[in-house]
Amino acid sequence: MIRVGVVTFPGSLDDEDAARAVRLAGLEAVPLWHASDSLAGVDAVILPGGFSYGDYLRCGAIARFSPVMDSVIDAANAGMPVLGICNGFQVLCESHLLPGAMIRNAGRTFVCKDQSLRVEATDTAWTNAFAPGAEISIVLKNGEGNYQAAPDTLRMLEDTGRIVFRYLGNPNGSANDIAGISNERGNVVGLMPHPEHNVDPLVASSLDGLPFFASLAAVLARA
Ligand SMILES: NC(=O)CC[C@H](N)C(=O)O
Repeated sequence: MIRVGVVTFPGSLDDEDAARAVRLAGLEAVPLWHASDSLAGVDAVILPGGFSYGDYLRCGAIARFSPVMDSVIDAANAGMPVLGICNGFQVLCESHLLPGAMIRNAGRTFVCKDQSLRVEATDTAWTNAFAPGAEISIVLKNGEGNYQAAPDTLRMLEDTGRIVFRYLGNPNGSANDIAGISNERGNVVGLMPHPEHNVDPLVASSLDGLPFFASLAAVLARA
């Protein structure tokens, strides 16, 4: 059985939802505690949403120094699929696994809504089950979701096809409408919206989160 580690930091909120989405895709969810220095032999890792360390300093800035992150960084650099959702995306940027940084939303309010996105890249471990250019709607809920990077970094992301999701109707001021990006190899993806909240018809207005986890299952089944 394919095993997907879901990290819990102090202040994580959506680790249980991420684990549930993993199970719905027919994969095994393995809890990984932030203070552990082992990845327990998992095949992929999810850094979930939430408020790690109370969002002190900057969102994700302290979680990046949790012992488990040393192992996550090594595994990601060796090609393991890693998905950072919202606070997890912030941790990936703070870890320098992904470039750029998140600042406070334009308007300086916490935004919580269903958000339309366009899937711009389907050659990643987490988006291969989408049709190129697919328009999807998933939950967005954060205070620091305004993605910014230096002009040459933005140009590099554009030129190399590493912008994975773009907002349709920019909710927070993100540069180039960026909602999610990948690393060069496409195994590491971070996005601000929450696919793990869009997997169950009982509570979600769309099931557009399911292909993220189906994409991972497909990639690992081929490996
Ligand atoms: N939902 C989340 O993961 C929120 C991330 C972070 N705490 C923020 O408000 O930006």
